[in-house]
Amino acid sequence: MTDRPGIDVPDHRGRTGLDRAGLELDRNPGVRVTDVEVLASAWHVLRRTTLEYRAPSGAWETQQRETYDRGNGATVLLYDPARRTVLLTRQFRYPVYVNDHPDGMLVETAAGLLDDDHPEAAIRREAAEETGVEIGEIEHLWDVYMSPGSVTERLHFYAAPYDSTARTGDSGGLEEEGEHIELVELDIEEALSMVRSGSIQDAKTIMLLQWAVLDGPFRR
Ligand SMILES: Nc1nc2c(ncn2[C@@H]2O[C@H](COP(=O)(O)OP(=O)(O)O[C@H]3O[C@H](CO)[C@@H](O)[C@H](O)[C@@H]3O)[C@@H](O)[C@H]2O)c(=O)[nH]1
Ligand SMILES: [Mg+2]
Repeated sequence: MTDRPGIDVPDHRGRTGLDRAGLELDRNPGVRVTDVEVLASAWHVLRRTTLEYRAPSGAWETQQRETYDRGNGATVLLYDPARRTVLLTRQFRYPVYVNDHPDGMLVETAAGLLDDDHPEAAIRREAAEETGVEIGEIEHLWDVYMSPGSVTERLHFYAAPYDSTARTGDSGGLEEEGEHIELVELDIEEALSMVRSGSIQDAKTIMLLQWAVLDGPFRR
């Protein structure tokens, strides 16, 4: 048998056993995972899983589901309560460009993948890398699934005040990873009007801006 990277031998990220994820699941007595195939393992992992699902009638049916596993992520709304501003990022996102966005330049809250860190540690790191802000006090909001039909990712949401006078520059990101991030500081009302007009089209960002006026620092 040939050595298959990510399955029998480490892939470029040191991963093995990618074809076993899910076989151990026993929390739901109405679900039995019977087979896992790795369809692609490159930057992230695409799997096809075969499972038996007990339908409401009691009959067991076979289903196949593809999942895209990119690990989990975290995001933070940075807000300045005194100036009533939020600090967002703007960067090129190819997946949205290929799906009808005019230029792929998306306005988003700072966010990143956990890379094995605790979510709060990860978002402190990402906020510093992407915006130059060193977060002090931080509030945890929720941990939610953003695309539950196909993407496994759970996104951890936070909010934190920032001091707009202490910012270090107008751009961020890791150049070596091809990340080029512009900073966009907006009045909260302007940010909300950009949601209404469709200039902000990122789900996590919309959720956090609406939280800020419903339940957060700019509660009305
Ligand atoms: N070579 C290569 N690099 C990639 C690939 N995909 C992503 N990258 C690089 O890896 C970086 C990952 O940056 P992070 O800041 O850790 O993640 P993110 O892309 O900002 O993701 C965050 O936002 C997403 C969109 O809202 C979230 O889905 C995700 O959970 C996370 O919060 C990207 O900016 C990009 O440079 C790929 O397929 N190939
Ligand atoms: Mg990011």
